[in-house]
Amino acid sequence: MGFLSRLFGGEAPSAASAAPARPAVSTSGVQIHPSVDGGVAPAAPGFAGGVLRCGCATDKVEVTLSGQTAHNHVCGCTKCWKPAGAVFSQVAVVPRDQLAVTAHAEKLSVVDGSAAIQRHACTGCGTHMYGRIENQAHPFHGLDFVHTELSPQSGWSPAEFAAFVSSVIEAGVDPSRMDGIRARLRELGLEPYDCLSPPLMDAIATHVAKSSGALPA
Ligand SMILES: N[C@@H](CCC(=O)N[C@@H](CS)C(=O)NCC(=O)O)C(=O)O
Ligand SMILES: [Zn+2]
Ligand SMILES: [Zn+2]
Repeated sequence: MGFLSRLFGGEAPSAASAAPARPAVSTSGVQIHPSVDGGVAPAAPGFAGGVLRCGCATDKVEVTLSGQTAHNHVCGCTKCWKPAGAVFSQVAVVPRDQLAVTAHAEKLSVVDGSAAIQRHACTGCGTHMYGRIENQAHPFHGLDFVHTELSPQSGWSPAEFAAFVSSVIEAGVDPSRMDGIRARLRELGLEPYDCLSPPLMDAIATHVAKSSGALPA
């Protein structure tokens, strides 16, 4: 099985779809992201994609995904787009051949051309519509990064963990709040990590080892 299919395929979406919604009750009032603050809803069985739309009042940029997303998670890094007031971003991946810009592509512009993930943002409202990796040697090349809360559809793959949690401090969160933030993430079933989750970190390291020859290709 190829690297991408190992990362993208498997049982995760269907296993997630069988899981019940996770608890909505916050014991602390800590806000993470609007898509998880009321509990994390499960995926809809057989869900096969939908549209993402930017926040402009008119001439909205529209991105169509022709499949379910995977590896959805909340991300605390300063690079990922967050809705107004959210401490975390929510970001999932989809194979790049399952993503198409279907309206107002002329409004898109890459936020930072030097970043590994080229984030295509709407120049009207600032919303990041998708992130694409152009470096073919990158472990996640072939996957695009998307924010499914931009979709009117429900049933997308749910957030599974929290990445780059300590990075929220870089955006101005007081370090004294971190215990409460990590406790709330755990309450939501979103295990907090300060980089990516162990399976994704292992997948990256395996890719690097196969590229260097430390492991057989
Ligand atoms: N501590 C840094 C972490 C940034 C970072 O490494 N973000 C991860 C998760 S999205 C990444 O893969 N970034 C690649 C990129 O932004 O191109 C920050 O918050 O800015
Ligand atoms: Zn817009
Ligand atoms: Zn991020």
